[in-house]
Amino acid sequence: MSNTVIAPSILAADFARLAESAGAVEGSADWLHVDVMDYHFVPNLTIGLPVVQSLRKATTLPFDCHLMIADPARWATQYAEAGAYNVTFHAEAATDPVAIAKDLRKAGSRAGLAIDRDTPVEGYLELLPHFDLLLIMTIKAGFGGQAFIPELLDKVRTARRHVDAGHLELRIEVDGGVADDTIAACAEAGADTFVAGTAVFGAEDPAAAVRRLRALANG
Ligand SMILES: O=C(CO)[C@@H](O)[C@H](O)COP(=O)(O)O
Ligand SMILES: [Fe+2]
Repeated sequence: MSNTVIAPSILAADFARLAESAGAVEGSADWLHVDVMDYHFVPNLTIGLPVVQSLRKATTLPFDCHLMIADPARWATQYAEAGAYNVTFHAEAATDPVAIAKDLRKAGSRAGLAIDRDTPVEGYLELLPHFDLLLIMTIKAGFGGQAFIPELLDKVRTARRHVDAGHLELRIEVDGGVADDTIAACAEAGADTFVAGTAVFGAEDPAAAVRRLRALANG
C-alpha cells in the first residue's frame, strides 16, 4: 500500500464555503491542510482557532494545521485541543521547538516542524526524533499560488537521507507550488506528504485533481 499523503490546502478554497470545499475532497484526500497566518510571522492573515473549531465539526478529514504565527509556544496546543491531527509550527518562530513538540503530543496531536525557504535543514536534523512530521517549504511562506522553487528539494533529499539512516518515523511534507508538473520531483527527492492548494481548489474537479496528484506522486 502506498505511503503517500495528499493534503489539499483550503487557503486556495472559497473562504465563504470552507465546509463545502472540505466536502469536495473527502474520500479522495488524506488530510485537509489548514494555513494559519497572523500578519506577524508572515505578511498575511488567514484563519484562526474559531474557524478551525467550527470546521472541525463540518468534515471527517484529519486537519493538518500549518501555523505561520509568531508565537507558537503560546498558541500551538490550542489547535491540538481543537482536534487537529497534526500541528506544525515554524522553527524560525520557536526558541524551544522540542518543548512545543512535547506539549503538542501531550495535548493529543502529532507534532510538526516547518522550515521556511531561507532556513537550512541541517540545524534541525537532530531534533527530528521529537517530531512526527517535517514540513519543508518549497516557496516562501505567506501566500498560495506562488511558483515552486526546485532548488529547495535539496533540503528534502538531506532530510530523507537522515530519516532513513536513523530509521525515524517521520513524514516529510512539501508545501508550496506542488502541482501536476512538480509533484513527481518532490516524491523522487523523498517527500511522502504533499500539500496542494491551487492545484486542487483551483481545479474544476478538486477530487479528480487529488487523484491525479496521487497517481503522479506514486509514479
Ligand atoms: O503554507 C502555504 C503558503 O504559505 C501553503 O500551504 C499554500 O496554501 C500552498 O498553496 P499552493 O502553492 O499550493 O497554491
Ligand atoms: Fe501551508
